[in-house]
Amino acid sequence: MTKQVVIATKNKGKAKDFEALFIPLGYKVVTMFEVAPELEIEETGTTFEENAVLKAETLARELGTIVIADDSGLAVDALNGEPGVYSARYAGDHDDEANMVKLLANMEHVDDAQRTARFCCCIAIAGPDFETMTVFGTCEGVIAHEKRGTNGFGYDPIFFVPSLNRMMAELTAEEKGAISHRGNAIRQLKEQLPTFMN
Ligand SMILES: O=c1nc[nH]c2c1ncn2[C@H]1C[C@H](O)[C@@H](COP(=O)(O)OP(=O)(O)OP(=O)(O)O)O1
Ligand SMILES: [Mg+2]
Repeated sequence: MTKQVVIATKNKGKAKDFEALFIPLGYKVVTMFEVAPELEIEETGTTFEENAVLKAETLARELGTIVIADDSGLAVDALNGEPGVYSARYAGDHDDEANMVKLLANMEHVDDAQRTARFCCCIAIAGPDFETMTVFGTCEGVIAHEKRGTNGFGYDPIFFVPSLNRMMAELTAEEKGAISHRGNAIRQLKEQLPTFMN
């Protein structure tokens, strides 16, 4: 039987990132589209950790199984860490395109040297017979002046990765996983839960 990991997400781009990280470990990735399409989890927390725990525990309780959740976002230094936890809702209602337009507009007069930012990702794992645990990953970059690249999701087209000299949206899912906030969090989870992710 193939091992599977249930992720409490309704973001298809995020699910693809997780597939690039979990399929090589022999796991099938299952999302809320398959297991709880009707369930809406309101993200009422004020930190990535609170929201990741909320999403993981809500779906784990609903299903009675082990569930992983990811709450993530982009923290821009020149904007005092915004949009942060509110990244998905920055320009209103969960519209990647509108979010990028708003961010670029707010950064219009910011010099190149001040355009530093990082993607942050908290991953929570919850289940019926253990205490919920969390791990945290980041990825440093620079906010570009315009969009470039068509891979990935969210803010990837405007996030420049200096170490690779490319935009995040110009990386394959595998290349992204090797350096991303999500990849870094998953690698920590793997270290701490070798029995879960062998
Ligand atoms: O690797 C990434 N590359 C680009 N953008 C990213 C990334 N990781 C997070 N982001 C942005 C997208 C969204 O604006 C917010 C996540 O919000 P977040 O609530 O965690 O996810 P979501 O609402 O899209 O899906 P769900 O809550 O169902 O998992 O940060
Ligand atoms: Mg969300």
